[in-house]
Amino acid sequence: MNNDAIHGQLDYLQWESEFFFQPTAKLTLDSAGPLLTRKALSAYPLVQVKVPAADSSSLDALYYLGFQLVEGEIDFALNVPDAAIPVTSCQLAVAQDIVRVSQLAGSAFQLSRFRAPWYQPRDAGRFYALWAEKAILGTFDSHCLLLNAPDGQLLGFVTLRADENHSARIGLLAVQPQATGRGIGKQLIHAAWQWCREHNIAQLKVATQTGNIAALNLYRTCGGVLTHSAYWLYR
Ligand SMILES: CC(=O)SCCNC(=O)CCNC(=O)[C@H](O)C(C)(C)COP(=O)(O)OP(=O)(O)OC[C@H]1O[C@@H](n2cnc3c(N)ncnc32)[C@H](O)[C@@H]1OP(=O)(O)O
Ligand SMILES: Cc1cn([C@H]2C[C@H](O)[C@@H](COP(=O)(O)OP(=O)(O)O[C@H]3O[C@H](C)[C@H](N)[C@H](O)[C@H]3O)O2)c(=O)[nH]c1=O
Repeated sequence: MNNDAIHGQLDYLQWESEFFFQPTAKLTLDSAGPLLTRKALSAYPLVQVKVPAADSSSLDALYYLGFQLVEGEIDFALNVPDAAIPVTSCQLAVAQDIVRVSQLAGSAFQLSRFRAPWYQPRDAGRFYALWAEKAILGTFDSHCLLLNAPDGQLLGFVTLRADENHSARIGLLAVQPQATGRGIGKQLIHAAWQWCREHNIAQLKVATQTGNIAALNLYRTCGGVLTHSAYWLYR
């Protein structure tokens, strides 16, 4: 094997480049695409690539080109049950909820590919806070469901968007640190299922980091089946 024979497309990521103040490109592996050169890579301070975990020859070649492992990602598919879904008191988040939902989103996701040293220490929090805000406004993810305690305190939230083929994807899901281990995560999944049912959606997809044991167990406990595993590498 030629050690640096990687083929694929390099695309400038405009939104990320502007949000993180760092010109960034994404490499999409494609054996029929152009040969990737070090010169082409050098045009961008940061290049991201997501590689199927089983594609060890690409992983080797990318390491040879100077890429480094940043994060692993596991994708699940959860069928929306045909049987009755446990009732929750989750509700649709509205504009007045933005501050507290964004606060939780800005601190909950400790594992992220938007981490130092590739990004500034506060970037991941800034990113997930905006993601949650946009979900409430319906501008990135279309809906945000939240669960409040009887005293009105926020316990957790989940964001959702419809995908193709009668499926939907969870964007973000988080529980207040002091409320974890009490079934709130499961209730948020039940609320997401109910949302799917109301939108005629049969399957819910969700991704998390390979190191996120609590989330991996939550999705497995809710019947999730592993569908993809991949690594994020950056250069
Ligand atoms: C799409 C995404 O956003 S992926 C990222 C997920 N979110 C985050 O990582 C944010 C920070 N973490 C959290 O908010 C929470 O820890 C969550 C959402 C992962 C779990 O929420 P919780 O309310 O604690 O989950 P819940 O109490 O409903 O537990 C459900 C199952 O999750 C698993 N689980 C929950 N916490 C843990 C843990 N600390 N270690 C191992 N497994 C765990 C268990 O299998 C549990 O089932 P069981 O009680 O029958 O054993
Ligand atoms: C808010 C926002 C985002 N985008 C773009 C920026 C990125 O290219 C994508 C999001 O990328 P993704 O790979 O999904 O990001 P993460 O790795 O952080 O997400 C995973 O982990 C999360 C914790 C969560 N579980 C998520 O579901 C996973 O995918 O979107 C944009 O273009 N415009 C925006 O407003």
